[in-house]
Amino acid sequence: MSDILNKILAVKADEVAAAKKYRDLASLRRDVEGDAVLRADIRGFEANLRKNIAAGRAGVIAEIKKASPSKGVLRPDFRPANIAESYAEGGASCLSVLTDVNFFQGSVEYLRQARAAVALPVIRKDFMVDMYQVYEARAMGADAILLIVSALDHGLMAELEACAQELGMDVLVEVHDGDELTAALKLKTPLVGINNRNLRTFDVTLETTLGLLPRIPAERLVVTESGIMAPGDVQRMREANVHAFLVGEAFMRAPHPGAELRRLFD
Ligand SMILES: O=C(O)c1ccccc1NCC(=O)[C@H](O)[C@H](O)COP(=O)(O)O
Repeated sequence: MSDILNKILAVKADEVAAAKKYRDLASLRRDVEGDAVLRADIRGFEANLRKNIAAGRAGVIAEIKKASPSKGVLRPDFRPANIAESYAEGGASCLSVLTDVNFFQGSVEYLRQARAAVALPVIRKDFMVDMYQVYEARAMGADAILLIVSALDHGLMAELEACAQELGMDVLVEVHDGDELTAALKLKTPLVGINNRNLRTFDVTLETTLGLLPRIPAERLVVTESGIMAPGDVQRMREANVHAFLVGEAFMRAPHPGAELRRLFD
């Protein structure tokens, strides 16, 4: 596991411990499970990806992130609701919103603002290490969560998946190598993200997706993540039969993120 991932995970454990002091799991769980409005307000994350792909388009998960550990600040003038609207106009299937504060300058409020601005499903992009965060995700309106295989042992990962699915959320499980893929395929979720970024070195290569692809059963939906920067990258993936994408930096650096989405994917 990379130093940065270790640091992030240590901070996450502290954050969860602090949040539980303010409100314990039982109370959060009661609020989430007892909220009829929240229960009804869930948008199909996987369904939207599949709908666009079935129509012959790419399924684009458009990311809203101000900064990242590898690239620093990507978008100083950061307005999540405006970005979400631009993405919706540009043809995104789903949104990914960073809620991590310390490493990505994200926020729970950014997820709420982005989701309120559009009708698209939203994934909470954070580092999940505890059941508490899954309930938090639903409480803030998230329609899906990310599980990073390199950050979790299998037992906990399966528990987090089950909890998310019981709450009606979809799960995107993220891998970077063959061992992680073996673990990911033991989960129920059909959404398998292949991160082209090595979180140890921050090197990015699309070969990561192309190399793992033959091992993924047809019923799973592969999402290629990170390093999609140009129309040629999209074309290369689509020629390899990869039709779902998670893209952040290329959009965040563009003056009009939705226009950049169209430029890459149309
Ligand atoms: O991007 C980082 O620096 C990073 C560091 C540590 C853990 C995760 C990290 N990135 C998260 C992501 O995977 C990307 O935000 C996502 O795949 C989009 O990638 P990109 O299109 O290259 O911004």
